[in-house]
Parts: sequence; structure tokens; C-alpha cells
Amino acid sequence: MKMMTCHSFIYPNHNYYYHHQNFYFVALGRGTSMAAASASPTPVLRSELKSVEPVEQDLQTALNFVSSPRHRDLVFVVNPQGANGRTGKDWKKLLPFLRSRLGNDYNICESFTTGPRHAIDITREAIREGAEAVIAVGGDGTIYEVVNGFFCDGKPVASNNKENLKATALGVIPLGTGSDFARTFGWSNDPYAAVERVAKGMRSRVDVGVITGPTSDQNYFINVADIHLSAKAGFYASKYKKFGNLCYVIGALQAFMSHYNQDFRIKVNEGEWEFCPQVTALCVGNAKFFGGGMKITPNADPRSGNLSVVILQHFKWYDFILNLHKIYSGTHLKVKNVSSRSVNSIEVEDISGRGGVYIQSDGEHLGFLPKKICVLPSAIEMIC
Ligand SMILES: Nc1ncnc2c1ncn2[C@@H]1O[C@H](COP(=O)(O)OP(=O)(O)OP(=O)(O)O)[C@@H](O)[C@H]1O
Repeated sequence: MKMMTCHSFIYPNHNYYYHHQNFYFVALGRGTSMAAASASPTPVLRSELKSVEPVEQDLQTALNFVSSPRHRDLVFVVNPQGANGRTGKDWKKLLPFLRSRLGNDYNICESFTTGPRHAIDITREAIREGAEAVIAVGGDGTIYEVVNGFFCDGKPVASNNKENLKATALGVIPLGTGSDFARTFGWSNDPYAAVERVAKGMRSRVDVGVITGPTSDQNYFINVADIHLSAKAGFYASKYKKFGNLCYVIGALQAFMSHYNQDFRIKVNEGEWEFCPQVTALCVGNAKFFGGGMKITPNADPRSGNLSVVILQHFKWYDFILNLHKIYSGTHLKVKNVSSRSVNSIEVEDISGRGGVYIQSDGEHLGFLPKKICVLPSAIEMIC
């Protein structure tokens, strides 16, 4: 039977919850028994599973009612640790509204991440099972991982059901510390407004950036990839998330202490190598904001089919202090030693010999140069 198959094989390594007014249905891993917990006012938590008795017979009956085969799944990928634990708490509060607003039209499924990169696996499985949308609930790190789950081995992940013509969409409920990706669309950290967007179901194709390293490893990003000082600042900032948006200031101060501008060479759109001296930071925007509200790539547009590169050169620490307000407002492109261009691809190498040049994408540390960054135009459908 369809739903039994679905529950037995969806998310082989993850807990997966179907929601209904009075029931929470929990699928455990492949080969394990299924369980249902009834009449719980809150989601069933992983830690509570031990006390739940397997009731497969009853569950089958109930699943046919709850997880309607007429409806497609909305899979909410929730990072309970996002925004220093606030994401998990806000999600709990949001759930009753979300179920009443969306539950009549969709099967509401939730999956809590258990650690870094878990959201990638959840997303891949959801797409293979033909979900209507995978919705990242958290900050930019969670969106980043969900976006990476749309791809596997260099190719887009597809539904196992070839008759399923409607692609799985990406959705976002921004509940992170910075939530910078949402800013490009003018979305606040208001989860109720985000649920309304999902209810309306408007979709739009957006571009995705792909970063390739010397070992051909690939990482996808949807917001901003950045290199050198800002990436180092982001690396440190991630260690101070408990201070909220202040983490970016602390991270920047720490990064500055060991910073040197370095000579790079860049290759744009597969052209000739260009010398790019004394780079402070090189930012590649698919969208406009990073660092908790800095409009670093103001010309970027995720629906443009290209990426916007902004390069800061020869900057001293006091240049940042003097121009910080311009970086926040996106008026820094006219500042001396700041340049901007639109690209399809850019390769970046450090030629100073010092090495150790940080790169991050969507706030996640990705290692060091050299890297090649390309745009994948209209790669994903997004709910907006
Ligand atoms: N269960 C978990 N426990 C610990 N870390 C997790 C868990 N699930 C996901 N993560 C990691 O948490 C990191 C941050 O998550 P997220 O981006 O959602 O929140 P944030 O950092 O507060 O927000 P923002 O990125 O917008 O500033 C991600 O790198 C992700 O890999």
C-alpha cells in the first residue's frame, strides 16, 4: 500500500513526522517498526520515541486517513539549534497555526536535524519521494544545506516517480541569527508571513552558485560566497552565535587581528588570468546580503542568471570603520578600491604564497583557495 511503502522507505536514516490535529506519526528507519503517538499537543521528540509502542495495524488505518495520497508532502526541515536554540522554540509555537493553515491541502511533515549536513540527506530523500516542497526552517546555514540537498553527484536530485511532473520547490521559514538570504526578498524573521507564502504557493525559478575545488568537490550556495577577510570573520563569528548579531562584529575584530591583504589572480568567464593585487575580500553574490545585514553585493539578483562580484582591495582596518555604514546600505561600490562586475564564472587563486585564504558560502566555512565559482541559472524553483 502506498502509505506503508512511503513510511517504510522514506528517510531511511531519519525520523520523519506526519502531523494531524490529534495524531503524530513517526516513521523510524528502514527495517525498524513504526509507531504512532496519539493526542499529543506538541511534536513527538526523538527523546520521547522510547516510550511509544509499535501499533502498526492501527497506524496503517490512521495513515490512510491522515497522510492523504491525494495531497503532496510539505517537508519542513527544522534546525532546532538555529539562532542559539530560538528556532526550535519558535517552531513549536508556529506549528498549530501552520497545521491549520496548510494541513487541509498538504501532508505536513517535519524533520529535525540532528547535526551539521543532516538537512542535506533529509532534502534528497524528500525530493526522491516527490515532496511538493522542502522548507528550510532556520537560518542561512540550514537553507544552504537544504539547497545542497537539491543536488547529488553534480546533478539535480529528481523524484523517483517519473510521472511526477511538478518539481519539488525550495521554501524558507527564516528563523536564524542573520537570515541574510531572506533580506534580498524583503522578508523579515516573521514565520507567520512565511507560512502565508507557502499557502499561496507562488513559485519562481532562482539561480544557484556552485563552488568547485581542486579535488572536484562541489558545494552549492544560494546567497553569497566570499573569500579572505569576510570569510575568516564568518568563520570566527560562527563560534559566537550565542551573542546574536553581535557575533559578526566579534568575528570581524578577531579576523582583522591576523589579516593581510593578499595578491590573487582571477579568471572571469573562462577568459585570461587577471592580476588582482592586495585583495581584502572578494564576494560573489547570488543575493545581496551577508554578515547580518551588510548589503555587500547590492546588484545581485537571484533571478538574473549571473553572479555579482564585489572586490575590496588595499583596505586598512580604518577603511572598514569609515565605510561600514556604506556597506550596510549597499552604497560602497563608489568607494575607492571597491570594484564590481557581473559574471557567469570566476576562478580565484592566491599568488602571494602565504596560503590559508578562507572561503565561505552562505556563512558556512568551505576551506581555502583555490576555488572556481559558477552560476547555475534557474536551477531551483522557490516559493516566494
Ligand atoms: N541539530 C543540530 N545541532 C547542532 N548544529 C546543527 C544542528 N542542525 C544543524 N546544525 C548546524 O547549525 C548551523 C547554523 O544553523 P542556522 O544557519 O540554521 O542558524 P544560525 O547560524 O543561527 O542562522 P544564520 O546562519 O542565519 O546566522 C548550520 O551550520 C548547521 O549545520
